Amino acid sequence: MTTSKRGYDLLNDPFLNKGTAFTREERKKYGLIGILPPQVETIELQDQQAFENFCERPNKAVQRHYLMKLFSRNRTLFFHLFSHHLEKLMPVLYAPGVAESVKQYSELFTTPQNAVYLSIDNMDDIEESLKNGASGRDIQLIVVTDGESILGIGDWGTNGVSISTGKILVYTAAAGIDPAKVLPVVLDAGTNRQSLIDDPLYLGLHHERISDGRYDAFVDAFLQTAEKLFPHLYVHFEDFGRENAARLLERYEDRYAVYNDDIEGTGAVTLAAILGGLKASGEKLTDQTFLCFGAGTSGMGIVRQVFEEMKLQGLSDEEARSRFYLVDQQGLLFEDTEGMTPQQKPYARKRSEFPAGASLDNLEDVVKAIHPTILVGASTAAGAFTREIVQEMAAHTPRPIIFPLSNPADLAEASADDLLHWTDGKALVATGTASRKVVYHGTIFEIGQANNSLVFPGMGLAVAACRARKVSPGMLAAAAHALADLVDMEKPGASVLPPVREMGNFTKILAEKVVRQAVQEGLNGIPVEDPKEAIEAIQWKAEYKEL
Ligand SMILES: NC(=O)c1ccc[n+]([C@@H]2O[C@H](COP(=O)([O-])OP(=O)(O)OC[C@H]3O[C@@H](n4cnc5c(N)ncnc54)[C@H](O)[C@@H]3O)[C@@H](O)[C@H]2O)c1
Ligand SMILES: O=C(O)C[C@H](O)C(=O)O
Ligand SMILES: [Mn+2]
Repeated sequence: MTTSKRGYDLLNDPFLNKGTAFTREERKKYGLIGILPPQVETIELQDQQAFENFCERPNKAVQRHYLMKLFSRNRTLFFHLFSHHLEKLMPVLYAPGVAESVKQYSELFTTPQNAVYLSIDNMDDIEESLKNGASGRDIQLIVVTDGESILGIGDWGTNGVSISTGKILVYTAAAGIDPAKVLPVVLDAGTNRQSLIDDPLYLGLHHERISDGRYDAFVDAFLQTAEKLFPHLYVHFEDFGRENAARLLERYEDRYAVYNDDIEGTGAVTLAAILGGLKASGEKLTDQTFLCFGAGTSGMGIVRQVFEEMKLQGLSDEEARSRFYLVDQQGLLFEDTEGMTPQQKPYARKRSEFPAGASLDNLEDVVKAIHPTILVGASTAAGAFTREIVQEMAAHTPRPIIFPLSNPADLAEASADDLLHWTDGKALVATGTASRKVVYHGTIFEIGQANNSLVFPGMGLAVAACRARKVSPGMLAAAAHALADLVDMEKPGASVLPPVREMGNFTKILAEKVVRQAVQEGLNGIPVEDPKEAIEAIQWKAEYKEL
């Protein structure tokens, strides 16, 4: 590899910069003599120095700032560091640290970190903006948000771009997606957070969210332009609002290679965690009674995935549907409940199933009435899984599966610690945000992180390796089974999911199974002889290339 860049131009190019690792020969050849300290370092030594610096920073916000400065300066070293310290850096660069970054984005803004900002007020700029962002690179992955429903913290407009940049970093660190082939994007259609509109420092559009036909035209113009410019594109949608997420996925899923992480990634990782839990209890999926608390974008993504799996395991449509109960703001959803989403309606219950007059407008009454064996929370209602509710559930099932998935941690429906203490260590628990181990009566409980980050990097790797034309239900099921197959529930206190620290390994295993499934369904855009080789062939490594 050679470059025409020299001196500071080379040091300022994060894709080419090696800092103190430029060799003596390279320094001579590229005008770097005298503008770097004399010692030539290895990337391992640079990594050690950077990691020590990172550890010395006092809190997540400052740590993130330090890491993102490194990202802007030297991408190879940044990803070397991130991929070697995934478990420590994920909470800083990804959730929950990303939530703070979103809230303070405009106040702390220093550099755009290679993101592309599209505005509903200037739709004519879309093509030019994407070209400028790509600056000649062959973009194969876009993570896009419109900032309306960031984790559980709501509408943050353009500030939401940090979720796009955060997720895209994980693709490279956990799956080896080439950082030169990715582009984080934010679609600014306004914001309904008045405090942002009123804040002179807010960097997005200072008006309310536009939700008429212009919104759809905006998303459409973005996707069509991106698809035209980048022929091998895979588009990951993140944190769109409840009115749009599923609707947009349905609109585009047969036309383009698109993926909605909140719906599909969360569905797959939660199914995996349930399958892991059932390994411990020895029960069958088809015997379970599933209560979804917070039946929005991700809640319904989970329901869809588990429903499909029950059918694969032999239940009819009707039998499978009868296993699900949805509780949202209105309480248990009945056929005559007002304000249901199109995704909720098929799972609404009949009033005649319950004694006359039963209101069932709160979670506790519903748990008493239906005796769920699986309780999943994606509601943003902090603390909603109370001791009474959890103990009522545990009174009717030996190993209750309870997943409080709302992020960040302060919005979780319960803590892992409380769930295990309230159920005498019986609950099979996974949480959306990373949890500490729980020690109860001498057993150490490892808590799985049911976060879509266990799925999206491997799914992206699989799509890239076989140029998949779409993400099919079969590919999502393959991803879920790949994760579930990796857990060993023999040991008391074992986690229902593989640990984040092993992501680099299991992502490849997951990708391999997904590629096999894609090939079986004829969805591969290029011939694949050996899935493992196809995956290894496209993985980028955080190593310096000789210049
Ligand atoms: N662990 C993961 O991988 C993961 C993935 C996606 C979303 N999430 C989390 O799930 C939560 C929801 O995200 P979403 O994208 O589905 O949002 P959403 O707005 O689409 O859905 C939330 C649903 O909860 C309902 N709700 C709100 N308050 C409630 C209450 N008090 N009682 C009952 N229902 C209530 C809403 O009406 C809505 O239907 C967020 O905290 C998010 O961080 C976690
Ligand atoms: O971002 C995460 O941590 C998971 C998920 O996509 C969410 O919206 O909470
Ligand atoms: Mn999300």
